[in-house]
Amino acid sequence: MATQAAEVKVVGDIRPGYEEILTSDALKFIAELERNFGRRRKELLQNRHKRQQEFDQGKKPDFLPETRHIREGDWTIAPIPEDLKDRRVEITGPVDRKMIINALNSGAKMFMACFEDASSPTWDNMIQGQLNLRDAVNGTITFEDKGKSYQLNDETAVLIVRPRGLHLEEKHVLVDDQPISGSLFDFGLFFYHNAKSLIEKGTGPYFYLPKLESHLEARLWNDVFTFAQKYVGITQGTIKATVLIETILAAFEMDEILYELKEHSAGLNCGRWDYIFSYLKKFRNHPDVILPDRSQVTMTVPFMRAYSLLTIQTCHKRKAPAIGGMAAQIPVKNNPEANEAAFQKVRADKEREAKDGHDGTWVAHPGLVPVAMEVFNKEMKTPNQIETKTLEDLTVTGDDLLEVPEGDITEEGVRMNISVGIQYMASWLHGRGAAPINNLMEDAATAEISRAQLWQWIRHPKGVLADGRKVTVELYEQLKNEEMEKIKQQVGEEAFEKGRFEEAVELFDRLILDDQFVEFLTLPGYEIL
Ligand SMILES: CC(=O)SCCNC(=O)CCNC(=O)[C@H](O)C(C)(C)COP(=O)(O)OP(=O)(O)OC[C@H]1O[C@@H](n2cnc3c(N)ncnc32)[C@H](O)[C@@H]1OP(=O)(O)O
Ligand SMILES: O=CC(=O)O
Ligand SMILES: [Mg+2]
Repeated sequence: MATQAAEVKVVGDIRPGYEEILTSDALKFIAELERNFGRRRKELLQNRHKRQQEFDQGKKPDFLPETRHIREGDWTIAPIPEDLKDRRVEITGPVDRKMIINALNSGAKMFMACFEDASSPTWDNMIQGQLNLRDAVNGTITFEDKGKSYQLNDETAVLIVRPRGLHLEEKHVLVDDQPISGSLFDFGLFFYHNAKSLIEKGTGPYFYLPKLESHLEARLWNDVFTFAQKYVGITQGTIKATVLIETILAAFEMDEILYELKEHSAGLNCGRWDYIFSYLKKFRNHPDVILPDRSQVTMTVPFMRAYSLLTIQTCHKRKAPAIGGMAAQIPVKNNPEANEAAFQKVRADKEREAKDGHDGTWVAHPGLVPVAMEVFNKEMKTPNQIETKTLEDLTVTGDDLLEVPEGDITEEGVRMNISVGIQYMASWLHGRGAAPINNLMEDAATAEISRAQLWQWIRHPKGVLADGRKVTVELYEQLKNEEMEKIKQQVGEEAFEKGRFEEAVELFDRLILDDQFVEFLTLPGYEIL
């Protein structure tokens, strides 16, 4: 059904309740956002493209000479609100109704509700997500499932919302006949419906900003915030945003990103999975850059360690929180030994983060909140470590950020990337953007690594297995057929047929076999979602 509002056309189905989100006033606001900022978003995407062309010709990123004065200047971000001072454990998850309640009740300090990596952006997921969040903010959210009733506890986590990245569009809403930006759509609707209620409740409109590649993109977001606050009549600086440093290019512009957002900043976060993906993507045509098996690219390899320490140092110099990232392990059901091993991995990851100086961390599952909480309570006796872990003696150079890690590519690693990547794509096409696969949390960012590695290993002269075999299209095809057969056996013929696996394979093949590297798997995915 097509709905015509004053300045914007909704071409997605309007199910009962959707009209409460897609009100004419809210649509007018998001149309204003698109009209004011849509063109700049597209220009910034063009900039990404131009920079990629330079990297394809062998260039490497460096700290920007034109912003040296910002890096060397003496400034800090605006004071952070009381309820963002202690962020020791943040749970993340999709905007699913039950999970929102579970996450808010989980005992974590913060809940990042995700329209990005953890969500498959079907129209229904996006609008239901907005309805769910509105009900969560109002404290009225409830849910019934299998005889179990869900409602909010008296004490809940502070809500932070992650809108979609700048590259994504929402094709079900057209402004001047063009799809609206997914970022502006998610941000705009959440902000419009909830900013004032959040402020009345003593918190605020808080956001995570994903996949930024430059401080100019942070400037765009800052201008969006300034515009939005003026539009609804709330004090400038009420919005607070934490930027994910999850692209290799953003790592070279951390000071500048904080500076651009300084009235609205709530610090930075190490989005490790997209960061690895970005490293692969940006240098995909560099013959000296290659990554070993995904499982070997941990937070302790030099380039990842350099990046997380630099994030802490940069943030603390600017009095900003530096939040850690996501260990992929989740609880293992019916296997206490494997479960303990998973918990131990998460514990070690959180210990390293807390000891290094992060002010908080992410967990993917309520079962891991106590693990991370225990570690941070032990290692961090103050609400954050901004004043205590300044890492003044640390020096991280551009070369440190770019250092190619050592390690092996194995047949097991190739198989894992194929199997997990295709299973994830099938899940995503089914509308589930985060999935437990082989006892690990998989989402859009982890799947991006899997497909980017396969693309790279096939084309890179050093894409050679530890046993000497070159990774080729033929090897990919052979292992893919074997892995698909295994999945068919596991899930059964019928579930396989219904599971959109064939479309997932088709999509995955396109990502691997096309010489033109696809920028984000969600772009061709969205065409068939
Ligand atoms: C790279 C990045 O961007 S990381 C951030 C983005 N990714 C994410 O946020 C992923 C977050 N995690 C998840 O989505 C989930 O944990 C999954 C999909 C990996 C596994 O979910 P499930 O299969 O439901 O796990 P499981 O069966 O163990 O869940 C047990 C209970 O915990 C709940 N649960 C699990 N994970 C979460 C979560 N992250 N938030 C809230 N509740 C959760 C389930 O809803 C379930 O509740 P119930 O007992 O009331 O039915
Ligand atoms: O968004 C987080 C990441 O690791 O990617
Ligand atoms: Mg990410």
